[in-house]
Amino acid sequence: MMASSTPSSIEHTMLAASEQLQVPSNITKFKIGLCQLSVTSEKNQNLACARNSIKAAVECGARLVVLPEMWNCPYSNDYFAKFAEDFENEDASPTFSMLSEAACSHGITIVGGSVPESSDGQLYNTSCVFGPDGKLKAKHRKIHLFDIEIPGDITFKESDFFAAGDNPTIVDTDVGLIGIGICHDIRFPELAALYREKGARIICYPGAFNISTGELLWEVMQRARAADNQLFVATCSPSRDSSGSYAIWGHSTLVGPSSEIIATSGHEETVVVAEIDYSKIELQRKGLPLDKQKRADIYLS
Ligand SMILES: O=C(O)CCC(=O)C(=O)O
Repeated sequence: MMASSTPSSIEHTMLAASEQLQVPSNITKFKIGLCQLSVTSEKNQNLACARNSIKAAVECGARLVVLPEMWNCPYSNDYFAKFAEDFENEDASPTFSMLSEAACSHGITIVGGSVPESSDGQLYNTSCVFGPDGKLKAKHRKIHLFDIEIPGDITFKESDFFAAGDNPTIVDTDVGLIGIGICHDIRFPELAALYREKGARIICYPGAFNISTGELLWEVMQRARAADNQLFVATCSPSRDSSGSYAIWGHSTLVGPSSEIIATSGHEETVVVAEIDYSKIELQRKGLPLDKQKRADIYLS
């Protein structure tokens, strides 16, 4: 475990183009916990493991905890439908109940990674965000599905199992405004730029990059999104299961607004706890005012 910490609450907000919410002025520094979880084919075991890991992060001072993409379910088509839950029916959703209870009993914000969601006959790859009162604040359905075919390397077609979400998600939490993306969403700079424009100071990307694209790109993508937008990027992955059909890259990471890696991990099960200090954003944006230097008149024509 890496160990190296302060929160208002508003409802989940899909901001209109002209709106920008303000980060509560009392928040300057707090700790984030990234729970890199081992995922099995036993849902109850995955829930228990996640619950323990959240507790461990809180014991290290985390006030915001992030879980991985697909943490209650193996990343395989054989499991998605079987493990899917309908969040509208909260009482019948053990994943929803556990996350809500954990957020409430610890008084923290949880970006609940992602799990398969069933809704209206469709499956979605969905991330739920809970506030310290245990209430659901936001639900992000993965927008960019991971369809890839590189001969001799990797073939995967997420759109065979999931429908894509249609909405960006920015949520006002007790630790400030957070933009949410899931894994492949990180490859699209436009989404991150939208979140920055709306006032996000952190973008959380639960992810499950694989060993084919992960080694070259996982860190690069995180650092690029942080550098482009001068904000914090937090990623959280499952740990690697070498026996599984999808070899996961791991390396859950916190990147700061100058693109510096603040904390990271290998591919094993762990909890990364590190400090987010919002004053670093102001410093970086003041010294290098990209928003003033940019020439939207040129690129958008
Ligand atoms: O974009 C990539 O290379 C990996 C994305 C991925 O693994 C996912 O979206 O699940």
